[in-house]
Amino acid sequence: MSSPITPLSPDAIMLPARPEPLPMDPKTTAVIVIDMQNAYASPGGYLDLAGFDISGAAAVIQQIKGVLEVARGAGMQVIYFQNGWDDQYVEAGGPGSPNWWKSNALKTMRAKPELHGKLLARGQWDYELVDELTPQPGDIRLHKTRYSGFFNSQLDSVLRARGIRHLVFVGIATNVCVESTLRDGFMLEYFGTVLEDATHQAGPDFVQKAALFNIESFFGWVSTTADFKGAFGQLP
Ligand SMILES: NC(=O)N/C=C\C(=O)O
Repeated sequence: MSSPITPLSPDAIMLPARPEPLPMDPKTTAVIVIDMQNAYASPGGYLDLAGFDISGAAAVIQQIKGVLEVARGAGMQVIYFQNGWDDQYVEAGGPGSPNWWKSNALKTMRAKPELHGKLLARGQWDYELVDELTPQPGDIRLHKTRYSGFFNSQLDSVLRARGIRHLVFVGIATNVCVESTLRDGFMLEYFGTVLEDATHQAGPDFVQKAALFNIESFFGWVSTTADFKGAFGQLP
């Protein structure tokens, strides 16, 4: 095990994590809920229609519900992201954008023109957050048009204005938007932690393991919902 991390705050609480426990002050911590939209977590949403296995998403929704209750009770800021574009897909970019070529949502709609206008478009069911994870008063909702929540979004200013240094990640997909946002956060000096059982991958099981390995080894920390609730669930 490497050296213990020096707490940033005298009020820090130790969160059990890999590769080492991480001291975290709830006042300077935000839970970042990545893209818990019908697109990524509901049967008939984009990932499902594009052929990805979303059978684990229902369990992740329940885990996130529990995490958010504890986070709000501990005084942490909750920030929800929604991923997608305007209803004309201008923000998705045209053939001059790599996004146009790589986005599986755009590819699926090109293959099935009857879906055009439905996937990841603001105003559509696919774009909405799942009913079980409706934001509560005090939560912040942000939008993004690419995989990283830091790119072309208000996230960095929202966090800096609140003195937030720690980001706890939950949501879908571990290997795409969770990892992209955590990596960019690392470059911007945020401490990023993933709760592994409150995330789900897009792709085979090995990509979940690979993403968690990368995060634990290079970019941040990996913990669990049970350890998060154990650390922050008892606070007044
Ligand atoms: N939310 C995500 O991780 N998204 C992954 C793929 C996509 O949006 O096409």
